[in-house]
Amino acid sequence: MKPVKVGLCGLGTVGSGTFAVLSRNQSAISARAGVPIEIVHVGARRDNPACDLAGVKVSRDIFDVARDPEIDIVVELIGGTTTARELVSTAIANGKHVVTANKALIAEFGNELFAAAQAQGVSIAFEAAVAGGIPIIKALREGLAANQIEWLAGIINGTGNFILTEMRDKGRDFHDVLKEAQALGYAEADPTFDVEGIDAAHKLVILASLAFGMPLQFDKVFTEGISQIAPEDVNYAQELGYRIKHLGIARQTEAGIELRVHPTMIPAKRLIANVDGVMNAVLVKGDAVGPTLYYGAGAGAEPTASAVVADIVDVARTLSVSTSQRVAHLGFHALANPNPNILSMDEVETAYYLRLLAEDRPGVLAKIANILAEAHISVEALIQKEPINGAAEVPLILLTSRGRERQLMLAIDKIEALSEVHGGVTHIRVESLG
Ligand SMILES: NC(=O)C1=CN([C@@H]2O[C@H](COP(=O)(O)OP(=O)(O)OC[C@H]3O[C@@H](n4cnc5c(N)ncnc54)[C@H](O)[C@@H]3O)[C@@H](O)[C@H]2O)C=CC1
Ligand SMILES: N[C@@H](CC=O)C(=O)O
Ligand code: NA
Repeated sequence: MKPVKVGLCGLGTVGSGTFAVLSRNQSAISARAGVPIEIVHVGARRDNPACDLAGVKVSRDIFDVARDPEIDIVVELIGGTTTARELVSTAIANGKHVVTANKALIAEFGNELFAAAQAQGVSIAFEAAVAGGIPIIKALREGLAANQIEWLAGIINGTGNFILTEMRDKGRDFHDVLKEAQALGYAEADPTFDVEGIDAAHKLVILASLAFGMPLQFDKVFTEGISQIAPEDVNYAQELGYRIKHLGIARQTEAGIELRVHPTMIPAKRLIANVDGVMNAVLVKGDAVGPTLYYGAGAGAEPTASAVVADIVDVARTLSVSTSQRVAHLGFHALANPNPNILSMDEVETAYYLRLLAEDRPGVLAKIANILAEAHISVEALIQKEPINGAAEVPLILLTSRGRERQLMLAIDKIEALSEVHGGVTHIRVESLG
């Protein structure tokens, strides 16, 4: 049987992992695909000693791979959005199917690339782009096809979850743990993408488009990272029976669609609150199936390669199938929601954890509660700590009811303006995920 010929561009963490997995498990993988799968051409700036390229054509110019008439599938694992966009466009123009792990590329340029692929009758597969080895794209696009997806919430950045876990469990320094995540191959080329939530926003946009049948809209995601999380908030969250996780949340509401990435306090008893280290998890609520949870390694060479190779198998199986018979890129052959109303963060409703320093005098708490009540937000739980080092003020920790973000921000301004309140008010959004 004529083998399916793969051209692999990029021999870094994921590229070398893909080469290793395909070589090691070649016969089982080909048996699953129903056709032999061979890497016949590699595009890489330099050789990688971990990959034995004997018998494989090697080009220093990756565009040679995209134009190679022998190749059926181009696998883009170089990262970034400039050269990668050109490479994928060139591959499509040359009639190649594409497999990529590049969430930045899909989130920012997916709409145009999918249209180009559709016009050429080829597919772009991107399972590795979200939550590494977890088959979440397949689950949303195929496994949950019967459902209206109501919401999804995920820990979708392995580096960030690894950092938060090491800091909480071992009291390690943020920058030390980030260095370790880089050494382990988890982090993006620019690790601020991991730490400031950009990578999670890329992934959330992809998940939301698959869930709600809408075009990719990266510029509409509200994004906050993990760099501002204070160790005392991690401890107070624990005291209150919660954990702080960096979540991507997409929710369909009557008012519109929420798309937000930020640190979130969630009840410690939830399974997702106990997802630690580089592991990712995505909780998806469908109207028919109810809540479902997907768990696995979110980053790293072989877990990510697992998803890349699964895509190669999927594409290899459907090489001769027409576009209309393949699973659509975003799961819908005609988008269910072509012009969605994406809510601004001001319009989002959630509960809050607030921490502030206030003078320990009668009436102060009442003033704070009144300001919140004017914003239609009530205090559900309160902890008053002992003064720190004999200071005149005490830390106050409040858990509030759900309220509109805009109202909460106005209330925080008023609380900060009280003479009895010293410094700023820290706020963390709280979700029950029930
Ligand atoms: N590392 C991980 O755990 C995961 C990474 N990804 C994505 O996979 C992609 C690759 O990531 P990594 O393997 O971690 O990056 P990496 O930096 O380890 O590998 C990228 C490789 O591409 C090569 N490259 C870049 N531009 C090139 C060019 N113009 N010509 C030839 N070679 C070029 C680099 O020299 C490097 O060897 C990125 O899009 C990343 O976001 C996705 C999921 C997990
Ligand atoms: N840098 C990313 C890699 C996988 O997508 C992460 O840490 O999750
Ligand atoms: Na995945």
